[in-house]
Amino acid sequence: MSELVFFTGTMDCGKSTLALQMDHNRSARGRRGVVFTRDDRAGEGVLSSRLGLSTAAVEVRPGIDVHAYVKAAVKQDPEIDYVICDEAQFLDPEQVEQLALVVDELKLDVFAFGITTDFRTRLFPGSQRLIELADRLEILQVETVCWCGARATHNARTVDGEMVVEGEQKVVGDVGRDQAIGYEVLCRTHHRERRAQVGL
Ligand SMILES: Nc1ncnc2c1ncn2[C@@H]1O[C@H](COP(=O)(O)OP(=O)(O)O)[C@@H](O)[C@H]1O
Ligand SMILES: Cc1cn([C@H]2C[C@H](O)[C@@H](COP(=O)(O)O)O2)c(=O)[nH]c1=O
Repeated sequence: MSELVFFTGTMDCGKSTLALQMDHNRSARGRRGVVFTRDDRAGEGVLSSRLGLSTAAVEVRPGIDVHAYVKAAVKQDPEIDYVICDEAQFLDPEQVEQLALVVDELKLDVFAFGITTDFRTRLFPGSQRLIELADRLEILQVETVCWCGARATHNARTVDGEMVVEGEQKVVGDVGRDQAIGYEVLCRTHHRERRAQVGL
């Protein structure tokens, strides 16, 4: 039975690494898949992990019909039997619905990877639709850790080193403070208290 699975966790918990591993393990056994991403830090058309691995991917630009794309790909190559989509929080809700249609109509497994909430603790529209539609949610096993030692559950944004709670929902970036806009994972308490590490 094919399914839509949403693998989620904070930033930096290993989602892209797992996506690359799942693609590798399947393709090593001769299975074929379509790999999608949207606005990876490493640039367009690439799925990258902080461990240094990366693979070519189809960039899901706004408005692209991912179901139509996969249907055409399967027509060309009927051996395709899975779809991977990284940075799925950035998908349009309609594109998530199209991924569900890939499962239901084309009978392929779809593995989506992404964060659920933004720096304000609000759901990304794409993640909301995934939570609504996925057959299964998988929280990644590798825990990220707040500066206090507790499990990190939330993503914070820093601007010039200071934690902020207002701004555009989407700003592509990395964890760390050596950039104008950076991110840090925190436990809920320290996110609520707006105590990123720099504020100690
Ligand atoms: N130098 C390192 N040594 C060991 N593990 C590392 C190192 N750098 C990064 N990692 C691992 O990579 C993870 C981030 O992987 P990545 O797939 O890029 O995360 P995500 O896609 O969830 O943001 C970190 O949580 C950590 O486990
Ligand atoms: C919290 C938050 C994150 N983002 C961006 C920053 C990164 O480009 C991605 C997350 O990538 P990762 O592989 O999970 O580290 O999302 C954003 O645009 N807005 C936010 O609030």
